[in-house]
Amino acid sequence: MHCHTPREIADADVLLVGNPNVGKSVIFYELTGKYATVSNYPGTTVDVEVGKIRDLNLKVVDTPGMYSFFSITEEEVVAKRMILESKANLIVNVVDAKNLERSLPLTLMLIESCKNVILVLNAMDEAERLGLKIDVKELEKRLGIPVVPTVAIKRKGLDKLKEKIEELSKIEQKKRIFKLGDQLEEKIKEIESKISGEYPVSKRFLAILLLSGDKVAEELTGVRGENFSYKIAMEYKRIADEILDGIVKIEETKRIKLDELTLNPILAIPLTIFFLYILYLFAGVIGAQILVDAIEGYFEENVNPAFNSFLESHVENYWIRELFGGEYGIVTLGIRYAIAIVFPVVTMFFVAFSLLEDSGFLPRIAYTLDVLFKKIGLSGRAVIPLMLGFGCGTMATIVTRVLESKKERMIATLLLAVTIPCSAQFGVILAIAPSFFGLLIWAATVFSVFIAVGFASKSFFKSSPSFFMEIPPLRIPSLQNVIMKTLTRLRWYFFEVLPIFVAISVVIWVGRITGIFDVVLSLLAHPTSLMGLPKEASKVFLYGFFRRDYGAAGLYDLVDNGVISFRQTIVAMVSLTLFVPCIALFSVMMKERGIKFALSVFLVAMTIAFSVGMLLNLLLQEVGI
Ligand SMILES: Nc1nc2c(ncn2[C@@H]2O[C@H](COP(=O)(O)OP(=O)(O)OP(=O)(O)O)[C@@H](O)[C@H]2O)c(=O)[nH]1
Ligand SMILES: [Mg+2]
Repeated sequence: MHCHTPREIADADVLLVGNPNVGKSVIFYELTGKYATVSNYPGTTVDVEVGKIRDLNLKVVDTPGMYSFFSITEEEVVAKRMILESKANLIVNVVDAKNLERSLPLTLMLIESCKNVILVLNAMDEAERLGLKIDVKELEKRLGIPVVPTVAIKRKGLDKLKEKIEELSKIEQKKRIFKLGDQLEEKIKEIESKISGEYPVSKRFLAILLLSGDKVAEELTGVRGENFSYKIAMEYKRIADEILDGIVKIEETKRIKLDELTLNPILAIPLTIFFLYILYLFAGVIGAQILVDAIEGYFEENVNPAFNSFLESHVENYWIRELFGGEYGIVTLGIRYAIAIVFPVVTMFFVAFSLLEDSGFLPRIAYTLDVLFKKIGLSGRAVIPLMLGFGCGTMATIVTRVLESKKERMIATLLLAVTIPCSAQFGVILAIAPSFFGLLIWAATVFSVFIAVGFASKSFFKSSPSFFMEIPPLRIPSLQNVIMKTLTRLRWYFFEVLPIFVAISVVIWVGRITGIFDVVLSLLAHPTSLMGLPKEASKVFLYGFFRRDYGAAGLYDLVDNGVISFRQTIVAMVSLTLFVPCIALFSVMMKERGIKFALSVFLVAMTIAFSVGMLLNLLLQEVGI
């Protein structure tokens, strides 16, 4: 993360650069055929992705979105480093045609960098729908660079873009600078004279960055910076406004009513319940009741008995038989959990989740919840990593890089690890929920814990965030993207999950041979019984140590066999959700936040899981559930 740009990427020819959520990754995919995750919210790409442009022998890099060179968040720094360190001589600056005014200052700075620049006006379909008319010819003339209007998702304008890329990869564009006002210009000259050596960008550009106090430029040139970033930003804004004068005409504003409606705070709660219901339909009903029943049934009735009797007749040693078969074997437990329970549920969950992600509804809900978010020490921006946690907490923890302060990153990481169930776990929970009502009890409890942990950590970390998040437009999800994203996630999931599930079976096997398994189980039996759960449930928590979904799958087994009641199911769902983060999440936490933090989270999670489980059990008993 903090190291220099890797070689393969430093060798690139073309950089895709622009504000978040403008369609860079869609364009990257259309140019290269290599899928980079596309979602309808800012901050989807947090690291760089490289690919070859089809038919042209050029390497192109998809970068995380950046608003400006005066960067605040880590992923913006990643993009900036790319521009300053890569030898790539061509920048494809993608902007949202609806927001030209806001993004043009960045375009000007890119032109100033002395690399060749192409300006792509993407999402022209939406701009037209809003009645915006952009004078492309005149804009080209004023900027002195090619301007290509596109509708990336419909492949419109991309051939033209490819033509321009080919053209500009061969010739040097005429360079131009934008004068910044006398006082700044003098300073620029002064600093420029201190810079020695060769760089992939112009010295004038480096001097401007140094003047704005840029750390990356300081590191690169060894020259100390100053702090004029505000002045510089205002100058570029002034120049951008001059250039845009008369370029964008608004025909008549046709607003989409729904857009505004969804920003109404009163609607946030029913909308959230509605989305929960959609997830439940997909993962709980289609995934669990239909697919799991079929596949699991097949395993229970055919695969497992056949496999076990095969072992009986071919393998003499009891423990070897137990390694592969029996109640806990690699095939009968590990692979069955992965393929028959987790896989179908997760697939349906990913489909539903992608639909929600691409619609643009989720960040709107977050926006309406901003007041609440502030109370727990986070800005509205945090909703993205938190939301991604419903996919995978490990990925989401990495995405907390989009948050501005370290404090916010810690709070978000803690909330992710403790209160947000990951897709597999959530999927199985949706699957075993005894009813939608039961699911609502679960959701309300987990949400209350979320708020409580949030409040506590706000005062603990003393975080006071400033709100800054863009609301993406509402969009109809594209079927192709939903399929691509689901497949990409599934592939990643499958490769990750299957080996781990096999490994866990082996660990359990070793635990049983050595007797450690029984010791840990008897340790867990105590808190388990305090929560009113049968002793079989302690196994679920033991599995949960390794992977949350493994634990969840174990819970599914209990419910399926009718071992636990309605109340017990809900208590187990809640405490398993809050239970310690899985091994993968733990190691990422350690990497991103340090071992002390990771260990504390582990302890906090376990304490919360058991105490909330006990309380909930008492409460439900009290109201007669
Ligand atoms: N209507 C419309 N939507 C588009 C167009 N191009 C991209 N989108 C949508 O815009 C959203 C963002 O696309 P991405 O490619 O993920 O954006 P990005 O610039 O890579 O975003 P970050 O990685 O967050 O910086 C997705 O929902 C796309 O489907 C377009 O031309 N028209
Ligand atoms: Mg992207």
